[in-house]
Amino acid sequence: MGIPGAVPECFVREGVYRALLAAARSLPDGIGLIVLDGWRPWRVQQYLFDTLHEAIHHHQPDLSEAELLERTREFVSVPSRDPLAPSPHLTGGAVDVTLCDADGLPLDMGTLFDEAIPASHSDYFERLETLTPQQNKARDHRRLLYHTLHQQGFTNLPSEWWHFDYGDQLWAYYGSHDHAVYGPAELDTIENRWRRQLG
Ligand SMILES: C[C@@H](N)C(=O)N[C@H](C)C(=O)O
Ligand SMILES: [Zn+2]
Repeated sequence: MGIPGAVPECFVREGVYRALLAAARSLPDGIGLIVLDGWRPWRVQQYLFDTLHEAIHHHQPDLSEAELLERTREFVSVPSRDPLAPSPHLTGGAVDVTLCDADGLPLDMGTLFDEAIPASHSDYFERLETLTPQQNKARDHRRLLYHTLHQQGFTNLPSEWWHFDYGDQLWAYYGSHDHAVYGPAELDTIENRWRRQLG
């Protein structure tokens, strides 16, 4: 999507990979799991944050800085490499996922991935009094995604139907775990390895 610094592969922690495999294998026949995003470099997190922050400011110039920050954080975490509070995707514990049919085509989830609108809230269709047949389908797809990942120990971010965490701080918070198990991670490139080894 033209994001500077983005990596073409989806990297996640091994524990996350194993849990995703178990989730995918537990889906009904003819339904698959698509991993849209996993580990993210800090530069990408910063770009996403700045881009959404600017877009919201452009759309609603009267918002105070605090309101703007709150609106941005609803859909993009604050970029942070702080080991005590890293952005979830920087840990390799956060994943963005959706469901697909037997041909690999994404199922209708009611919004597209990364739409920064209230309809992206995971429980959006649960709160509507009446649903069209299409909305009913989208709600059922969200339920299937949520329960399949929950079953394997993931937690969901309530503002995004596609975002799930395993072992990071959002997981600790929403899953009532004592603490996170994953901190910020870097790719194991030859450059990073030599830097680590040679100080
Ligand atoms: C940008 C979106 N796909 C996402 O991952 N949002 C969460 C809140 C994040 O940035 O951690
Ligand atoms: Zn995410």
